[in-house]
Amino acid sequence: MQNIRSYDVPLHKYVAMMELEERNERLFYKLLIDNVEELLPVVYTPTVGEACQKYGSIFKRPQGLYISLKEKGKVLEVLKNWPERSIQVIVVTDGERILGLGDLGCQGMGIPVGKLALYTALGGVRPSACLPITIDVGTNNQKLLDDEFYIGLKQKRATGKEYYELLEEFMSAVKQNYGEKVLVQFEDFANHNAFELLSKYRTSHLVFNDDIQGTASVVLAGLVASLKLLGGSLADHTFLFLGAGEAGTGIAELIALEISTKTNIPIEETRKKIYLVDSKGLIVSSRKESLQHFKQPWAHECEPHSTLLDAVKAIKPTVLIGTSGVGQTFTKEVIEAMAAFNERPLIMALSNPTSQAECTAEQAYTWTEGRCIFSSGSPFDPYEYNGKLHIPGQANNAYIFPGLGFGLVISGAIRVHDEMLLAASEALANQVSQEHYDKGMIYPPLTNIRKISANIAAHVAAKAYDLGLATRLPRPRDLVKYAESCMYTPNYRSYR
Ligand SMILES: O=C([O-])CC(=O)C(=O)O
Ligand SMILES: [Mg+2]
Repeated sequence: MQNIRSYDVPLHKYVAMMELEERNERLFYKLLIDNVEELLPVVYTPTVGEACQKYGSIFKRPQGLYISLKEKGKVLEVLKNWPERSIQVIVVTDGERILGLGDLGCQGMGIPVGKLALYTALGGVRPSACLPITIDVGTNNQKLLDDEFYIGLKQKRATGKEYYELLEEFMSAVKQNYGEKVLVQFEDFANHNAFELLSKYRTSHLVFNDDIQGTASVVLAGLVASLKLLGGSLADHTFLFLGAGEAGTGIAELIALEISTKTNIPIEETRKKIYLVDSKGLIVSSRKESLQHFKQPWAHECEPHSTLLDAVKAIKPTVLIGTSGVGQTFTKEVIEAMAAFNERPLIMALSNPTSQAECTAEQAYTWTEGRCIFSSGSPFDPYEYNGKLHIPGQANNAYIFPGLGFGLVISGAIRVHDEMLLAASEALANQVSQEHYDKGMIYPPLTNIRKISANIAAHVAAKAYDLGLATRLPRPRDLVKYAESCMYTPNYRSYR
């Protein structure tokens, strides 16, 4: 830690951590687990974003498997080249939408590597059972195409049939090589492919999209927890989103599902108090014809508004959620409007990394005179306003996906079901104690994350057994204890 701390520049800390992972994997995990709050922003959001942007110049050796268009017809052979045989979790990207940074092509590899490091450190999956994969179909990022150090195929992205054939070959090869119980986590695909791949493979493979489903589960947990501070139930709230992509529509749908499950009101009805604004303004029924299919459920019968501010004033939401990928879009006027008709507005500025956050913690607290409950996707420091210290929540994906994935692994689940996402949310929300609420927190501290993950894993595994989707039989009696006992711990072995 002394070495890591001696670097001032976050990217240097990142490089030092990656070198440590290579040199002494156990020590890397020991360090990460023991200093999780300090090191998460180094190996993961936001620093991992910068690492991906500069991946070509910090590249030393491949940390994961690259599958390129050139390997079409040979994907199974390529998979067999990976030295580890028993893989439990794959995180795969095609690099087209890395965090809120756009198309980084092959340099997106930093994301699967980072996410899998958390699968191990926070979730307890053995490092050797984790496989980071980047599918290289080219990039539309001209800067990278012109960069002599770009590590990927120097061509525009393949799309349509060519793209889907490669993905189909990949998904079949994965099942053939590792069986039905390997978890494939899709990460940072662009909208159109993300929704398509998830709906195509969710009935035949164990797949999970962290940007759609993981983010949704984390945000839902924060919303459920915030009810302790705000009173009432989720059904009493009105939600407005800026951003109607994977995260926005994913969260919106999970909120609607949770309300529907709790109240028995059909989901078509529960969607009606959830509004989304995209780059063209409020999503309304008059736009239905031109909307992409994943936005259509949100086209309500109401007046169109072209700006977020107008939509806020007209809808008077109690909860404002930013998933636009565009920084500084929650302006002073927008936040002040939220504060004008809510005693305690709930503001979530979720876009990553920090530069893309819709507003900062300081702005949210200042513009609401310290009355808001704030959380963000990337970490912000506590902020003192009028003598009171406010601790921003981090709606960090890392709260859910490692535990959820571990729950799937230990139960031998063969499919991911929405009820597992709801179970994971509930398990996370239940980890927020009175002591945390007193400080305005709606997420538990990350220091206890391994306990939290074991709890989430147990609840997800329980759902898998209840739904008949678990194959590891018999069902362990105490799933929390069982989850804890299965977790990888980075201790040195004693040799005689
Ligand atoms: O990395 C995170 O924490 C959230 C995420 O998946 C993204 O922004 O794409
Ligand atoms: Mg992501």
